[in-house]
Amino acid sequence: SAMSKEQRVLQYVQQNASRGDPDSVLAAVDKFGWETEWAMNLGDVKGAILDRFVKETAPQTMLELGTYMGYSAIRIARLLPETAKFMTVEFDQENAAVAREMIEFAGLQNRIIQITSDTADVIPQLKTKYDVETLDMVFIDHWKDVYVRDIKLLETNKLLRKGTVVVADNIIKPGAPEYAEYVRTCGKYDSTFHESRFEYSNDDIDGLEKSVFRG
Ligand SMILES: O=C(NCCO)c1cc(-c2ccc(F)cc2)cc(O)c1O
Ligand SMILES: [Mg+2]
Repeated sequence: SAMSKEQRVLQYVQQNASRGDPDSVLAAVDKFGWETEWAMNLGDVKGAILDRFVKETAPQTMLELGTYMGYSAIRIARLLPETAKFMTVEFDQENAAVAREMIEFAGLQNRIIQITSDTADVIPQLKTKYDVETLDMVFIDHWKDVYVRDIKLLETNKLLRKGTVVVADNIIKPGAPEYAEYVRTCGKYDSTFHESRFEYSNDDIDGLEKSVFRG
């Protein structure tokens, strides 16, 4: 059957980027997103903001909720030391399969633990099954209506500690209003909004919320 959009992006990467070169993979995905087909990757503009947060935090233990094609997992992993533990979780099996190939093409499969499952099932297993004590950083970019459920799961499973940095995509578009309200008013986070541009758009506004757990 015909290729999915995600498979078309992967093929473009395999034919236009350099194997083992994460920056060339990111550049190819972004070129495709700007010039050929929009896709819901974090993208280059918001990606540069996340890069800064990752460099500032230098996490040894990192979790991403929502792998999609693996673009932000590659963005993050390329900035982590070999010693870091980085898990990314994706529910959709077809997208997870594309991500696995994208991550492998980038040469980062040894730096990323890819989990294909429901985040609600994975989060309670992180301490026991994935040997996590607490998380230094979290990037949330999956279904917008489960952001609040999952940050509360991180809290109740004692996975956050004083200073854990939680970054969330799509605060404006498509929007995560309940999440923004929660992190800004619950009293457990120092939260700041970083306005940016929606992926592969010159006009639409979007932004990242950065929330530091108070412990
Ligand atoms: O659902 C999303 N992610 C979880 C699945 O991988 C997601 C959606 C959109 C988006 C889509 C359709 C539209 F019209 C506007 C926004 C954008 C994003 O950055 C996203 O992360
Ligand atoms: Mg997103």
